[in-house]
Amino acid sequence: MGNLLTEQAAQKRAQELRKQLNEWSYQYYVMDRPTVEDIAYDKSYRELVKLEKKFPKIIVSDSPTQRVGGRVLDGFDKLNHELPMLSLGDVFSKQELLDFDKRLRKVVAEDFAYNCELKIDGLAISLVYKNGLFVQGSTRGNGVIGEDITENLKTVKAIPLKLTEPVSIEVRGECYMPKRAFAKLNAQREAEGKPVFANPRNAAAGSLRQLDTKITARRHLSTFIYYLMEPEKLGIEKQSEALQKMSEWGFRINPESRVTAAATEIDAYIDEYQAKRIALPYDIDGIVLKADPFSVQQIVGNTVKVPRWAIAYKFPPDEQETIVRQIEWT
Ligand SMILES: NC(=O)c1c(N)nc(OC2CCCC2)nc1O[C@@H]1CCC[C@@H]1O
Repeated sequence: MGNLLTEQAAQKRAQELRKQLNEWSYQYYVMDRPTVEDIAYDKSYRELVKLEKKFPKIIVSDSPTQRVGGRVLDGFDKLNHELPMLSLGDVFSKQELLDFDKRLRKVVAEDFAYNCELKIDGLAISLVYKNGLFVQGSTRGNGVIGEDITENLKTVKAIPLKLTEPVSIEVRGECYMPKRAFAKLNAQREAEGKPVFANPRNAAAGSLRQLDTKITARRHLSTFIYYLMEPEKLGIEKQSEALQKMSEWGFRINPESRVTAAATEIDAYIDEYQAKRIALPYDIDGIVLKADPFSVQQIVGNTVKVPRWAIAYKFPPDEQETIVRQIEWT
């Protein structure tokens, strides 16, 4: 096409390429469903890079070319979380879990179900969107003050740069390094005589705190989003509905969540995932129980640090799992 190409034609072609590339990327990184050969992806990607290089004015914030990183930051700005990023109370036995359930039901007259979720062992992050575009990402920090790591989070392919609807929202979730990526990274660092990471959580934290965003982009980080801020403003009434809605907007949501009515179902959920834990492609350190209706969450509210409507049940440390990690994932 050479320089006969007008900027307008380039813009149109770039939009087609971005739509196709973002769809392929969504299937691969959010839905874990590879639909295209790398060669086809790379061919379209290279064409887009050439067009944007020739006509820089056509670049938009949700172009896949904006995910490769490239800046070396000299530090991370601090930022105040408008609403504090809460932590979770922990229990270590099923009996304590039953006590939590009894206590909560004593305060809450109405009957309610729990939303059970796996407790992903990564780094808590916050993502802010304005009119559907990703504008800011940060770490939890101490819950009130976090670090602005927007540039690094843009390189995480599971984080959408543009949502399917032009909503202005904040969501929170866990950024983590899959076990396979962790094993490969440590093998590579060992070969280079560099210190290895103790576990995927530390590897994810180290990768997100990289000042060179190109390094972050190579670390194969992913996310599970589990928290929608102020859902009542959107007429969403339950945690399970919020997860569904965030999935429709394009976020990567953990598929193992389950609404359970009775305590016995919670037992079954715990046993099921304690058994499945080793085979999951990501680290979990327990399960999280949340009152599903937001009306119930409103009744009991939060302490300064943790919600009164949720609890984390931590699995007993499983030394057998560490041995398996060495074998299975190298
Ligand atoms: N790690 C998790 O998978 C997880 C989860 N699935 N759900 C929550 O809900 C909390 C967040 C604020 C109120 C309830 N928290 C999680 O992790 C927390 C975040 C900060 C400390 C824990 O890691």
